[in-house]
Amino acid sequence: MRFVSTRGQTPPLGFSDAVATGLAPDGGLYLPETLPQFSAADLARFEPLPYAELCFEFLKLFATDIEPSVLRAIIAKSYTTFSDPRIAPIIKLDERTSVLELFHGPTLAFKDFALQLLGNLYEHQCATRGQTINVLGATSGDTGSAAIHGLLGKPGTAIFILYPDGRTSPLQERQMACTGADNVYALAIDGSFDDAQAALKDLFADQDFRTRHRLSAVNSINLARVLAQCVYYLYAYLRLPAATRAETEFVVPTGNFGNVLAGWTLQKMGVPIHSFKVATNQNDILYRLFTTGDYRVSAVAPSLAPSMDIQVSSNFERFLYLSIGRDSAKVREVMETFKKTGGYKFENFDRDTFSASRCSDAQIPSIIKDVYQKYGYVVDPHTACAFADLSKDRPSLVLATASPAKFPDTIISAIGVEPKDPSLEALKQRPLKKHLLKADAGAIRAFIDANAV
Ligand SMILES: Cc1ncc(COP(=O)(O)O)c(C=O)c1O
Ligand SMILES: N[C@@H](CCOP(=O)(O)O)C(=O)O
Repeated sequence: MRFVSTRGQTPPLGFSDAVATGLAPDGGLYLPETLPQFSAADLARFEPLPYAELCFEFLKLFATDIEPSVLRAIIAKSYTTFSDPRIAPIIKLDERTSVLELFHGPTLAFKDFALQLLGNLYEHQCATRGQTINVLGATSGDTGSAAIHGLLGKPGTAIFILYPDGRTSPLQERQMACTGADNVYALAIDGSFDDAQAALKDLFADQDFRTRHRLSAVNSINLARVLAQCVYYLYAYLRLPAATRAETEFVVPTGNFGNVLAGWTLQKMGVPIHSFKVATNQNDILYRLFTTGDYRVSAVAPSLAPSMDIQVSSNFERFLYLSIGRDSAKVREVMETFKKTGGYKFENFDRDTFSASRCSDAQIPSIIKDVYQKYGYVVDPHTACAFADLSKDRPSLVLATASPAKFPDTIISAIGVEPKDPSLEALKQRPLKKHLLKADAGAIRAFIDANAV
């Protein structure tokens, strides 16, 4: 299988090279040259498989340059770190509402699904190519800690994570800055997640810099992130009751659009998921896009769901490319106009099977309280956003993207109960090691030049 850039100005790559490259040299994002199609018979064959086996059956269609027995071992190892043997359990709240819990990995957020795997793929790459790598990521809270925990203790790697200083939850920051590991650099920048992501893209656009340091990406610009995330949609779809499976809407707390893009891509491979709801917090650019066709950036407003405090959603570009028939020239035009003017108005915008909802900051605590009172179930502030406007016409499967234990202050203020997790309690005693930097590619480049392996 080969992977092409959404901007169409760079040669296709095989899986391992596309994963190692992250952002395509022309500034685009990699996608499979063709999407495999699953038949009803394929789905029936997949249905009984445990998570890691299902993941292998799916990824072997894409990672065709990794020997199958090696790939199977990498995948098996990646999901042994999850605390629930079901990996992604579905919890039924009532006849119309269920929750897909995606927070049983080591850092208690859905990012672990792809980043445990990516860490092991990078380890394999270092071993087979005999090279060190430097990994660079930008985070609004969860990607950073999951990426760090995917690479902890992996020889030949260093990891640099940019995050907006003071805008993650204190425990999210501790997960990044209290590991004590020598190869981990938590870089607190004076700006928003969008500023961090823009600086990161500038650094990946500097071909000399990225080649010099063998720079790899852990954000959902990396194609391995999206492919690995497709698997829990497939797993969940196959575990929904047969009677409601075809009718169920997947409701996805959304920021950088990587999570819901993975589900939608799987649907394009023939898995008949009915529809998706893009659930934003008060940073509602995607809500506005899917309700009006106007994709227009405004200032990021810090919220109680900080990991979704994003305006410029990387993976929108992948959606655009696939939904307009892989027209790279049009993608380039839209992305250039958006970069220059901060907006793009689509005439006849094709929403496909998406709908959207948004959730104000004032609603978040009251939703957490309502869900708790109605079902005795505690949702984190991001998952709460997904409950803002569930469909009245069909069953909903809400993706629970993080554990409430990562956001104790908001949960205590909503329901007076402190959610705890032993891994987070242990972090409270550890010293914090972070580096304060300007949200500027030059300053970050100098830091990486001085500390890269
Ligand atoms: C807990 C949580 N929920 C939702 C999101 C939004 O996911 P995505 O950026 O893939 O849209 C994030 C950040 O990515 C997150 O950390
Ligand atoms: N919400 C994310 C932001 C980065 O998104 P990614 O999916 O592109 O890594 C975070 O928690 O960091």
